[in-house]
Amino acid sequence: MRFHHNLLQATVDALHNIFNDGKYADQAIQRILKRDTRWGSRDRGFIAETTYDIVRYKRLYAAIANVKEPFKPADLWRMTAVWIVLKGHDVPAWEEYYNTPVRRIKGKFDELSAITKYRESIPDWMDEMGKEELGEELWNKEISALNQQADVVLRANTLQTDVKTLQEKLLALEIATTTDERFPDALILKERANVFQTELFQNGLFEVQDAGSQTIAPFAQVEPGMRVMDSCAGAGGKSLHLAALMENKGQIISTDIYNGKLNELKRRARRAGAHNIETRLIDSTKVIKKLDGKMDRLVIDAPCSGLGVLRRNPDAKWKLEPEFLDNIRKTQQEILQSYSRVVKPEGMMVYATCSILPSENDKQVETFLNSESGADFELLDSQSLMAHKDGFDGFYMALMKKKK
Ligand SMILES: C[S@@+](CC[C@H](N)C(=O)[O-])C[C@H]1O[C@@H](n2cnc3c(N)ncnc32)[C@H](O)[C@@H]1O
Repeated sequence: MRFHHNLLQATVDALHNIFNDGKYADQAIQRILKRDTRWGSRDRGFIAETTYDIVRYKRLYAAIANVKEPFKPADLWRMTAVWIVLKGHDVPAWEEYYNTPVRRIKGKFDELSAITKYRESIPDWMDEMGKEELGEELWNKEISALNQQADVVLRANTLQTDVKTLQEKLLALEIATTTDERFPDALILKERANVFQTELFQNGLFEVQDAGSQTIAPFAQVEPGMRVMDSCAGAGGKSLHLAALMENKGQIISTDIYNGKLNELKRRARRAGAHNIETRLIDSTKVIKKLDGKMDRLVIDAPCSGLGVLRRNPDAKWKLEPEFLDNIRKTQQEILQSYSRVVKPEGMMVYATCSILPSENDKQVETFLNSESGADFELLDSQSLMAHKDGFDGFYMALMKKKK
């Protein structure tokens, strides 16, 4: 493979922004990609993928390169040299790579690969917690799968099209996709492509949404005409899917504690042609009280560690902290306790997270069902999706029914 100095320079600069300035990887990469308009899709792909790879394996590469944070530019160049050697390429004869110890890099890799926290590049606390929660074997399998690059998955917006028609329209644009019978509205890209630039996207024919995430709305068993609340709606991934499943009939009340996210939801709903969604900002407990016992369905897509979606946000490994996890578990239980009251008798509620940790998932549901507010509910079903087993992001969902 022939390397281009300016592309590796861009990678080093992006890594500097992410590791040293604490910027989010996707934002840092987007910014760097604007640097040179002459870069084609392959150049841009190289910068993005190389940066993501080194973010994923930061701990391993830093240990092999024998460098420590905060990384100096020379340290980051050494990490890119490690990446080049481990990918099996020849190191270019550039000043930055002068005297790269190729054999030592390979030897160090063999030595450190035997240790999970180095091989999978995770903080000590995360490795310990993962082993404790899932057991060593399952954790090792899952964290390794979560370090792989994620597929790009689309959800056909059935308010505008169907999977087959969309697949043909994408193919006409030379974007080849496959289907997966487990996820009826999903199309999986065979090769990465910037689908956001297509007219099909701009006209609302699809959303980009992982297949795992696409199982949550159908899990709520919604029907056209129902009253549904999407309590942690964010920018509306699940609300839009619910609207499609409800064929735009009935009412979806989408709430969040951030107005900015709800504004983005409204924008996306317009593009998708979803007309039965109304947004409400949760700025006091009154908003929930007013809906007491009125909802046929409640979807709680709870805030969580995001460990199930590490493939998409590899830098979260370094941004997450144990204290954040303790707090988020409290928030999850509070959300279950406070929002469950909106479900009407014989109505149903889905509690979902993009986490693979039992302490955020079934344990939360168990605590809720054993509490006073949970006594009226029974657990009907639950499902855990895992990257190593299902091939997509990690998700958990539980379906509970309110008694008469
Ligand atoms: C997992 S994200 C939701 C993603 C969104 N449902 C989607 O599909 O795009 C969790 C959301 O919960 C929101 N949130 C956190 N605490 C909340 C609360 N007490 N009530 C409502 N929403 C809350 C966060 O702002 C965040 O947008």
